[in-house]
Amino acid sequence: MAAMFSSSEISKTASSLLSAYASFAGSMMLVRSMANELIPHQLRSYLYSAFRYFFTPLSPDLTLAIDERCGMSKNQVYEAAEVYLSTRISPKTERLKLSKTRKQKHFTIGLEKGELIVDGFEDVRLTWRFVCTEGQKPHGGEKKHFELSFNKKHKDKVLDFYLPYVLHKAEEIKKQDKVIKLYSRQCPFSCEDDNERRGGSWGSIILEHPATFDTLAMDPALKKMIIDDLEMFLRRKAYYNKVGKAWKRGYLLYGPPGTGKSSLVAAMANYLKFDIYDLGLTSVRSDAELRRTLLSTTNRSILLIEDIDCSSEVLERQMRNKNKKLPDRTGLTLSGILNCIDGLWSSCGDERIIVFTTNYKDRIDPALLRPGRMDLHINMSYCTTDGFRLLASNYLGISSKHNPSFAEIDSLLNSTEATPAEVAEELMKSDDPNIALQGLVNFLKRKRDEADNETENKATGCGEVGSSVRRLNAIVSRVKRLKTNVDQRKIMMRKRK
Ligand SMILES: Nc1ncnc2c1ncn2[C@@H]1O[C@H](COP(=O)(O)OP(=O)(O)OP(=O)(O)O)[C@@H](O)[C@H]1O
Ligand SMILES: [Mg+2]
Repeated sequence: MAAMFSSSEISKTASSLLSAYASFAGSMMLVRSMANELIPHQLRSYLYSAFRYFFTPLSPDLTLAIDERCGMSKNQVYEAAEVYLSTRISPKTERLKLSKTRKQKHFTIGLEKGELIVDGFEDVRLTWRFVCTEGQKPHGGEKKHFELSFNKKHKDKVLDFYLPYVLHKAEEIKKQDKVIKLYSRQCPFSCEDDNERRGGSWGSIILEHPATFDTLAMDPALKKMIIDDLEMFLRRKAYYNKVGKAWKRGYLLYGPPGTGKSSLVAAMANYLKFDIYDLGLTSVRSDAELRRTLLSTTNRSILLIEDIDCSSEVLERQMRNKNKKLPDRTGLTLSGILNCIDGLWSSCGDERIIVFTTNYKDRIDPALLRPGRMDLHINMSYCTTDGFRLLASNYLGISSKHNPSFAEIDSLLNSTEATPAEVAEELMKSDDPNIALQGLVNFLKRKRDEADNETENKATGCGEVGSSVRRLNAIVSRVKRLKTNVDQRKIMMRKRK
């Protein structure tokens, strides 16, 4: 047949075919671009997926997409998968993420984007894939999810047995190698961007705070009471359920700077193995943001709001400035925030502790002090003689036995207000216990003299009555301190009996 055509005819036919194809392709492009203009984006993607559905052969597999978040909260299955899969690395996996901090016992292994892990459960073969995609505007950021694929006939087994098994295993693994995390919304080491933080998520670092109840210098009876309270709280899941109360506990820690409020929170976290969410209220710009932020905290955690007296002022000022132009100001107020926390707290999450700290209990919004709001008010006081003994043993490894300085320091501590932070600082100044103790004696004497001078200076400016009142006040405050010590001793002695 080919011999019946001359070569010029063949080339003519070929070129006319080519030009016909070119005009077809051109018109297809035109149709496509018209379709792009005329058909809305959502309808177009629906049509594309419908085409894909009809022209792709039916697969025997089912794939479950497990997103990082469920709405505003974290997806428990996603979190469990992350932990569980780190122990299921198969020989086929090509890229992994590896990290370890000083406090961790083992390496943390995570999947890289697109990597696969094959797992087995009884007779079911399961494939996990880690997927990262660009998030949608305006918040952007990465959207992460796992895809879990298996044969459709095993759907019930996977949902009823395999996934609960993954959740359970993840809990076990987390308990074994629990590293306590400190979450913050202004965390300088966080990899999350500002947009994500605004959306309510937290950056975290590993909490390396060494404070424990053993290293805390505070009234021993008070310390024991706090530990007992925490333990009772942990034991009482069924009780909280029975009485219809949310399984939560609130503490207000108050006392001067350097008396160990933040150290106590770290000690609580280390004791309970709970993460800390450090919520700077000044970084929250609206009720909605606060709600998102609180909803993205996890169970078995401490929500910490430091310097609550200052937060309230700053918040109000911030909102006043922001809403200057509005005649009717509806800003964030502390009581509004507390109501929001109360509301959310009674409706979601378990095993949560909330801690407020303040240097000035008397400046706090009365809403916070309302009965029933905080379960315990804990006074972190100046260094007592018991506190000093604990610090001396921790910092210098010495006890009061055969050490004449102890009696002098005891008497100075009973008449001077020194914080545990100040005492600790003095004790750290030398490795030689005698030099360090002498340094502390000198420091306490200086403090006592300064306080006496100040009282006298104030008194000289007033009349005779004023001066006597001030002297009397100084004596009363010293007697009060002595009484606190005697009370503590009585409690201890009663306990010993
Ligand atoms: N009760 C304490 N026992 C042992 N060490 C303490 C105690 N209080 C303070 N310190 C030491 O002083 C440092 C500062 O204490 P911390 O930050 O806990 O005080 P704070 O009460 O939270 O102060 P602020 O009100 O300024 O936040 C601690 O890191 C610790 O070394
Ligand atoms: Mg503090």
